[in-house]
Amino acid sequence: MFSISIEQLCKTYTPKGKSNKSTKALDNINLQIRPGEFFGLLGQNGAGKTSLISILSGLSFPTSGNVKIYGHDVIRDYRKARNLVGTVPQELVYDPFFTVRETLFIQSGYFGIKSNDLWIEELLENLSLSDKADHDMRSLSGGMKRRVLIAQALVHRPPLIILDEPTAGVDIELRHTLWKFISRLNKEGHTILLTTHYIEEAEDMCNRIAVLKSGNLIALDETKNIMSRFGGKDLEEAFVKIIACNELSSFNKEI
Ligand SMILES: Nc1ncnc2c1ncn2[C@@H]1O[C@H](COP(=O)(O)OP(=O)(O)OP(=O)(O)O)[C@@H](O)[C@H]1O
Repeated sequence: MFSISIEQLCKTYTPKGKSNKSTKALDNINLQIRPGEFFGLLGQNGAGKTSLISILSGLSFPTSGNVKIYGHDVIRDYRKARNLVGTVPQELVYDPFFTVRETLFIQSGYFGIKSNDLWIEELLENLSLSDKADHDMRSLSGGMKRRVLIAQALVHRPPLIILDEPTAGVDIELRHTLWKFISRLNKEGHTILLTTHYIEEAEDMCNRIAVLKSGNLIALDETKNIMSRFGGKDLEEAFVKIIACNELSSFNKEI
C-alpha cells in the first residue's frame, strides 16, 4: 500500500465574480509515494505545491481525481485519512493566549489522545522548546513559533509528515534541529513529504523528487537520477534546467 496515491488529480479555483478567470492549479497529477520515502515536491511560486498539500491534508477538496492516504480516500474516508497525516503549514497560525504546552495538549485532544505527556515532553526536548514550554505563544519569536507548529503536527505520531517550506526564514540552528529530528522520524519509518525553495535541502534529504510547473508534474525520479539526467553540479542546476525546458510533453512521456 502507498502512503500517498494520487490519480488524475485536478484542482481549479473558480472565483465568485463572473469577470475573473478560473485558475487551474493542478492538472491531471498522477503520483504514488511509498511508505518510508523522504520525498521532495519542488516548483516555483504558484506551481501548485500548496494546493496539492492542502488536498492531502484535508483542507481543500479536489476538483476531480482520487487521492488516498494509506488506502483511505481523503473525501470518503476523511477521518481516517486525516489521522494519518501531520502537516506543518507555511503560515504561522497559532492562538496567542495559550502556552506552548497547552497548545500541544489541546492539539492532542483534537485527535482524541488523552494522555500524551511523555510524547509532548519528547517533542519539546527534540525541538529545543523545553525552556519555553510554559510561555505564552505570543511571547515567542517567529522561529520558536515555527518549532511549535512542527511539534503540533507531530502530536498524534502521524505516519505521514508533510512539511510545507518548514525552514522559510528560520535560522541555521533550527534547520539543524529540525533536520536531525525529521531524519530520525524518517529512519523510524515515517514518510516525509517536503516542499522547499531551498533546493540544497531537498538534495540532502530527499530520496525522490517531483517538480511541478504551472500545475503539471514535469519531472519525477530519484534525486540522483534527476541530477545525472539533467546534468549540472547539483540539484539546483538540474532544477533550473527542468524549469527552463518548455517541452512538458517530452518530460511527461518519461514519467
Ligand atoms: N484559494 C485560492 N483561490 C484562488 N487561486 C488560488 C488559491 N490558492 C492558490 N491559488 C492559485 O493556484 C495556483 C497555485 O498556487 P499554490 O499556492 O498551490 O502554489 P505554490 O506552488 O504553493 O506556490 P508558493 O511556492 O508561492 O507557495 C496559483 O496560481 C495561485 O494563485
